[in-house]
Amino acid sequence: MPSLIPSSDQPQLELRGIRKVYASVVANDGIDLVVAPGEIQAILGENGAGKSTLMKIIYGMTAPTEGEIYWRGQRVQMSSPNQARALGIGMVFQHFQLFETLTVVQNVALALPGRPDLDDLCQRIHAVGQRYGLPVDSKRLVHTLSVGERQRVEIIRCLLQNPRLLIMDEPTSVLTPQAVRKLFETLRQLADEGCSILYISHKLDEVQELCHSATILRSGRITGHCIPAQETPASMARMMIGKELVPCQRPKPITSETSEAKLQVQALSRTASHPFGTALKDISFELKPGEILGIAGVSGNGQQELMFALSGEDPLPARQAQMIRLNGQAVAHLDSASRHAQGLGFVPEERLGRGAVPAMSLADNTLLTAYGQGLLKHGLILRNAVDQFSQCCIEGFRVKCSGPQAPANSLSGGNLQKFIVGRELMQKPQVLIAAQPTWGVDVGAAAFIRQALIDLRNSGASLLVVSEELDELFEICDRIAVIADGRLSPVVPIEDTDVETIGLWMSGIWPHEGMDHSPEIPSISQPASSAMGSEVYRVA
Ligand SMILES: Nc1ncnc2c1ncn2[C@@H]1O[C@H](COP(=O)(O)OP(=O)(O)OP(=O)(O)O)[C@@H](O)[C@H]1O
Repeated sequence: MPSLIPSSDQPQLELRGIRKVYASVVANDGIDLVVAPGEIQAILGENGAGKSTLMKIIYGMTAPTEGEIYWRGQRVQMSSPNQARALGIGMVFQHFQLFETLTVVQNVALALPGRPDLDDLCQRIHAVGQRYGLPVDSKRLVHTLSVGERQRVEIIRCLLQNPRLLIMDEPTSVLTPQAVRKLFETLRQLADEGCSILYISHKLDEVQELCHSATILRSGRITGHCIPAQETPASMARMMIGKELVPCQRPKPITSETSEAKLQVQALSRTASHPFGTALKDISFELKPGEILGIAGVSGNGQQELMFALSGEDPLPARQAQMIRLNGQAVAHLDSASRHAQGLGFVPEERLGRGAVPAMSLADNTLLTAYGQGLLKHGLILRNAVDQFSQCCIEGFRVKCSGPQAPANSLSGGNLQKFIVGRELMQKPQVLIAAQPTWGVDVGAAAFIRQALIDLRNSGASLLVVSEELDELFEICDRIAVIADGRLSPVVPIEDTDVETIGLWMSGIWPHEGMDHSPEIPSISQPASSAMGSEVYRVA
């Protein structure tokens, strides 16, 4: 249980009457908030409740329409992130703020005052990474990093600024359980040293474990406060969404051994496309109709490469076309549009940039993948049909936004995720590949998306779900496998395994073919790839 909030007369931060109005939305309305030194305070709320907007106001990225900010007793106009950083405020963003064409060390240098010596900075990055269990290679270009690795860079960049207030907007959404544990140790240590932490998360068990206090937002207003240690995740969820959560209903598998696989992957191998990528090694599995196969693993172990190979973003040479078969047809050499035309849907892990074009409206983003749903005629766009499709998606998936013309980047993270998942599900793909489908989505909406995935499976479709959330995989999948260092473990029925076993497999240790699934092995060889806070080994 988190220790008591250290008492102090003077708050570290105080907000009075903060209001933020966008063209069509009141994102924050009359927010009063007090954060004590050393306090870890959670900010809870549904997608679109106004959490990120409030944090951006504190960090000087967004100007409030009304209201006052006091920093250690002094009124301040927070006019830019530079000013916030100079005061000692650091922020880890939900949507990473990194320059993809620069290296890790260059990105970190940009956030520090003056012109730090890059060699010296590499050493400091290494030291912080070692100390807090966040290993990262400073010389790598950011675009070659997985989402989990980018998140490490964000966290390290903040820690190097020695913050007095740390704002963390869903910092653990793509971290492994071990990395989360390490991070929490770090955060508790920082709090003990007097650093205050504002912590946004939809993972209520983590909030309960870490936070001294919690403030609940609904529709831009504060609707309550609680002490998470005195609550349960279910009671906090109720406070957030105003009703009870309904658990997912997953009927027994409807697939049979004799049904023909919809997706077959046979001995898929691929060299890494860049020096820091992961090569795919002899991956084989198949997806039957009416089943969900989950792939667990530590981010950066080949998930991205596998997704690119399966979706068609990174097609293989024609002579290897047979490595991936969709409905019996060899497709490994085809691009994503051709695979899409054959019934493949794809929800990528990066919602901004890959899942949606940020500056385009939701309607135009609909067209990117749903053009085959009667939205075009003789090559011309049927605008009414596009708007209707988008509106159905907005209503069906409870996306909070001003309508089909809202730019994708004006939606809160969770709402955009619901839109992207909804757009793909509405097309009723025969095979759906989804990476981190509930990343950043609130508990109510996550349950809704999981049920929608199960419903698609019940209709006879085949789903491949790649997620770092083991609980999620165990809730929705029929079978599960692990990817580590570009290799795939045996695929096992979900009822024949458990979280501990899969957790162990995630470190690259699993039984050989023909053995039972109890991993008594291991004779461990060299480290296979860096994982969060622990080495990954593979079986010799
Ligand atoms: N730049 C913007 N332009 C217009 N509306 C915006 C903009 N940024 C945020 N909003 C709107 O303000 C509201 C609050 O969004 P915010 O991102 O603060 O929510 P959130 O609680 O952080 O949600 P999530 O949990 O999904 O990240 C939403 O309705 C969102 O669509």
